[in-house]
Amino acid sequence: MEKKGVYYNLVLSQSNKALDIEEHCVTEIDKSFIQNGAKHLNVQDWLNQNRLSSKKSVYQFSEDVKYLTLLQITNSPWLIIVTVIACLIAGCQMPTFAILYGGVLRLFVLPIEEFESQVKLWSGMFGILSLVTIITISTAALASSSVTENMIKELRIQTFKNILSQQLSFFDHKNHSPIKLTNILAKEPPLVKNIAGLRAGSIIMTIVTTVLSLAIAFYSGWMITLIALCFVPLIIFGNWIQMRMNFRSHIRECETSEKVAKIAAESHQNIKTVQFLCLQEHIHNVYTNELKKSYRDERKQSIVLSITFSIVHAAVYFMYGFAFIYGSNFVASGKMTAEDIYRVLFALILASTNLGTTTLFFQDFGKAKLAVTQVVKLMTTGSSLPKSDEGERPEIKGNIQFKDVVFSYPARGHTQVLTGFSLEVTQGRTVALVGGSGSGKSTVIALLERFYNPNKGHILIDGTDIAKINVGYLRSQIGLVTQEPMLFDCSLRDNITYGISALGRIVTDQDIIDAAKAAYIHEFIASLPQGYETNIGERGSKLSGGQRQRVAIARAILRNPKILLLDEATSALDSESEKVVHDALNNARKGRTSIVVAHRLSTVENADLIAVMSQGVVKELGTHTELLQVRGIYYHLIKAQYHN
Ligand SMILES: Nc1ncnc2c1ncn2[C@@H]1O[C@H](COP(=O)(O)OP(=O)(O)OP(=O)(O)O)[C@@H](O)[C@H]1O
Repeated sequence: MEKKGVYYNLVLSQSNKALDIEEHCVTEIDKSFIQNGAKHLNVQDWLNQNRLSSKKSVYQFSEDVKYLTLLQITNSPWLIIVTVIACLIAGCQMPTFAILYGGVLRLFVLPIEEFESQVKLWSGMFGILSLVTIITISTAALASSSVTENMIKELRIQTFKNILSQQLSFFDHKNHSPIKLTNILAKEPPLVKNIAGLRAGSIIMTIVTTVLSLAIAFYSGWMITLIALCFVPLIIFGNWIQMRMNFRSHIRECETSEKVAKIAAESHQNIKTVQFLCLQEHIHNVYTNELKKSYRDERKQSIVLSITFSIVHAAVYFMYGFAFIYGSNFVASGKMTAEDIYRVLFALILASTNLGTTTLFFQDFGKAKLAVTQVVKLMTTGSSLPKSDEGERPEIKGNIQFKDVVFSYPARGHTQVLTGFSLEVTQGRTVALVGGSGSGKSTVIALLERFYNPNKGHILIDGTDIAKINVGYLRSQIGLVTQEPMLFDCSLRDNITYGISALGRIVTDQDIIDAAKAAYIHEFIASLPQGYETNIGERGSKLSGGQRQRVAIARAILRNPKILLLDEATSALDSESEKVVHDALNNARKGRTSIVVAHRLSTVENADLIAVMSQGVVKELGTHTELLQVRGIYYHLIKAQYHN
């Protein structure tokens, strides 16, 4: 300090602010990890709790697949009709073959001249059958695959669109975490192939083949057919067990992949903290245990599956054996001819082989059903957000009024976060919200942006309830800078102009440079070889925390909002960056109504008004000097921070 060098300046610029060791050790994401960890007593508990909380299955959707919804989204009725017709015709080919084959067997006992003359005729019929098969099956395959590809594309597009249109509370739900939604969108739509397209076509073919084969079998010898059919319930039961087990297995598979993806993603994101706290081995164990558990369950299931699978297949041969014994008795007693027996057995062989092949599809049917149910549910979930063209678009000056606002988050409906919050912010002034952690400061900001609606009370802008204002228009009038600015993996220019085109505005290069200058980031950008075209990496990873904030501020300035919301915008920065960002924010605030949420009280000392929040209401209101004189909550907060 005596040297009055760099260290002296840093200390001065911090003006006695608390020096949080964690903040200097870890990055932003790491901090949230530590904060979360701290809330759960320790990181190990936190990891375990994460594990426990996800024990409940999130795949318990009771609704069935809405086939009609699937068909509707494909929007290609002609292709579906062509597929169905082609499959119906293709389904007749095997029974026709059974009839032809029965007829051919009869030829072998004919005199040689008659045999020779008949051979050409019957061979021609086989030729026609193969031609019809080529045409119908290729048509069915072609038409059905375009139906399914279209279905997969539309499922993804419409589900993604519907997810984007959801209110924020939708994303608070445990079933809608980013990892789950990303997983569902990436993995589930292609599984529709197991339920639709050629698979569905095969089922149509099988039904036609089975019905016709049974008709042939009953016509040729109803008694022997009835005996053979005694085995059918066993085959159906075996297939049903297989389907159920595969369905459960898919649920387990989804849950496991989600759990391990979550563990991996969180550890990768917070790798510094993981290494800093020497958690590598623990996380590795948690990860391995999840996989081992799933492996054990799958192994148990595969034993049951292999037994039922073999029994189902063996049942078919039992069926033939019995049919043959009884059949020979009927032939001996003159009730049936050998040709009839052949035809019955052949028809039953065709029907059961066909059923067998189709039941293999049924094994994937369970997976597909679950997957499609989830996607369709996500695609059709209604949103409580008003439509984009609804609501008024009054000219906004920036007078804000919160009137007795009561609010609890939908995900935690029993806890009131705001319990009668009232505050008035007049046009062009800066109001700071301070208070203990969890007092509801960020919630106030979220309500003003209409991410949520209050349960009671009103929020007015220039006297108009924001519930009546068009949401898009309202948000276009608000600039937001948060602790962790949302930056995208694109150029600096694209990040600064992000969302501008949606406002219907065209900005010039000069506008962008002016905004960057006001945010004190232009000089840095100009020094880069690619200037404004420089890519900043995922979430702005190629920039420092302060630079990220200034890009976000430049974006807010460029949008030229009437209201500026700063949620802990500088609390994550080191003292030097904080000073530059602070100056940038002062520029951004000029001529705008601002609401500032801050932990570091020194950053809000100059606010026109400071509202001290506790338990969801404003407990003290005044300027820095006035509040110090009151010697209430604010005074003690300041004292505690300076003491640190
Ligand atoms: N999406 C959410 N779902 C459920 N509860 C939430 C949600 N967001 C915040 N909460 C809860 O609401 C309360 C107020 O949170 P809020 O973020 O508004 O507090 P804060 O004063 O900004 O806290 P801090 O200073 O620590 O950021 C907290 O108890 C928090 O756990």
